[in-house]
Amino acid sequence: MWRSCGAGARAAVAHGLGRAPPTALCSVSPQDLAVPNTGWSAAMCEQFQRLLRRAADGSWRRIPSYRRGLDYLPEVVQMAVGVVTRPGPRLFLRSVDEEGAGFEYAIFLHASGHRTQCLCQLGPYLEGHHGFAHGGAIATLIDSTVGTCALAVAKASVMTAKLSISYLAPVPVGAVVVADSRMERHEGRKIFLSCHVRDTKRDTLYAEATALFIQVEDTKPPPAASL
Ligand SMILES: CCCCC/C=C\C/C=C\C/C=C\C/C=C\CCCC(=O)SCCNC(=O)CCNC(=O)[C@H](O)C(C)(C)COP(=O)(O)OP(=O)(O)OC[C@H]1O[C@@H](n2cnc3c(N)ncnc32)[C@H](O)[C@@H]1OP(=O)(O)O
Repeated sequence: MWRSCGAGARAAVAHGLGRAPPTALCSVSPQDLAVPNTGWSAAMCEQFQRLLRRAADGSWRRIPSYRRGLDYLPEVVQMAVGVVTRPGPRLFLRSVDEEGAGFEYAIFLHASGHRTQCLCQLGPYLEGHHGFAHGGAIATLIDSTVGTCALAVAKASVMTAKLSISYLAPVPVGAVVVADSRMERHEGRKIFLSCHVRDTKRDTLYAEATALFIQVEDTKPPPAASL
């Protein structure tokens, strides 16, 4: 079903945008997963290349993406919590190992630090109704896109306090969508954001959302969370 991307995309990432995280974060460099793999469709690869080209002038930046939370956004997270010695939490969106089966995505951060765009391909394990993505998967995509934006705004840990989504059109499984999020207001610890999920041609608005994130102290795992 999926066509793999050419070597060009990998090379573009390897030479510049796919920055390795600071070595202080872990003993073995985690693998950056926000790059093309064999599960990416031709449409996903094409849009990724387009966003990389747009990022070339510095107005946007691709955010490296790993399987564990604290390996993420190394600059931003390290600013917030200092050098990290323990492994971060597993990230829900990266929990499916099979390439192309779950969420395939790359998030781009605008130079303002107040806007994120997530290019995402929703794989067959995310099916709800026959042939369409589960609403919870769309919510996860939105939460992560606005959450990353809130994290960049706060430069500290944040938690979703409120997420309101209007589902306007079903998203076909395998579709490539763009979730576009921006900060609307920042009041003390409260960060208000909006998000729109569209197809890559911007013909269809699949969902729109508003969210409230609250800046918190670095979250500690509860005692039972040792699995
Ligand atoms: C997002 C990044 C997470 C960080 C991870 C780090 C590294 C990983 C990096 C990157 C990963 C990439 C992307 C992120 C991916 C996914 C994001 C997932 C995020 C989540 O999946 S997260 C889980 C779901 N989330 C919860 O599990 C929250 C449960 N909840 C609580 O833990 C508390 O409830 C909390 C902390 C929210 C607030 O508690 P609190 O004690 O700190 O603050 P307090 O209650 O005093 O409220 C202060 C002011 O906010 C107002 N306020 C509060 N809640 C409100 C509401 N619901 N509606 C309207 N206003 C509200 C109050 O009215 C007051 O307003 P005012 O100051 O004006 O009076």
